Amino acid sequence: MGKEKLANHLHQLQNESKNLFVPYIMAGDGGLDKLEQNIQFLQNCGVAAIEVGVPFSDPVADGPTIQNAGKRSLENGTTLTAVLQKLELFKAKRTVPIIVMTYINLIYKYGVSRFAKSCVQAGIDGLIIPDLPIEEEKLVTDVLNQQSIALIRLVALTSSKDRIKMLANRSEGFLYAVTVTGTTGERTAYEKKVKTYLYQLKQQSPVPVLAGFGISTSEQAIELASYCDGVIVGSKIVDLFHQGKTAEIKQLIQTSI
Ligand SMILES: O=P(O)(O)OC[C@@H](O)[C@@H](O)c1c[nH]c2ccccc12
Repeated sequence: MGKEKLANHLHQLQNESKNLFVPYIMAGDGGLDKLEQNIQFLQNCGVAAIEVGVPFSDPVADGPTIQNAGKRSLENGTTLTAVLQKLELFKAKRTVPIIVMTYINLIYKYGVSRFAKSCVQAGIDGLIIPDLPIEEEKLVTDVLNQQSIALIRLVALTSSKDRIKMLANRSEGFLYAVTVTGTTGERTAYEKKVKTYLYQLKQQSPVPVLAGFGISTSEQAIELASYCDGVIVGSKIVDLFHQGKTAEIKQLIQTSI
């Protein structure tokens, strides 16, 4: 199977002619015991994969909603070790791929090869490391290449043509197309160039292209997914879970796919 597992899973879902929907949740927000329950709930809503965030003290890419969720989670005592152990405990019950989002500092402190092994044990399919630039990624790729974990690359609206080409060709699992300039969080409008940007990425990428950042309604999700393969929704989902509004989460997902 190897690293192709995640991309293959997503391609297969697309054969059933669906927009791919990937929610982001913050591990440990509301207590780490909620993680299994929330993942199971999202699975039942028909998501393509789930992005699980590990809280970090200096989350440079995160906007206020996710920063606050991270703070709550850290106050609950959540650590990378605890998240990995928890994910391992219920891996047999999962039906959708898990992607872990964590900053490089935490991986480095944990130990890169130890981390890769723990990810395999925990049944993690992919990783997003937002502060690891392509120039530095050898730090983890030498080790990850020996494991069946996909390293998802992010492209930005401001990335040069050459950089986009390189990232699209290297990305594993899917290509994360950041659709705003700035941090995570809900937005009401998109820059005009987003459409052509997504369309061009789609032409270049051998793996599915998912748009993320600023998406909070099914209208936005459907519109953006029409230029690529699907969307990632973070802040809105984090907010709704925090407020206990799970019926709204279900509705958002089911009207977006
Ligand atoms: O919250 P938003 O605007 O819906 O964006 C998704 C995002 O939250 C999630 O993918 C994410 C959370 N933290 C990140 C850091 C970098 C890249 C991506 C992320």
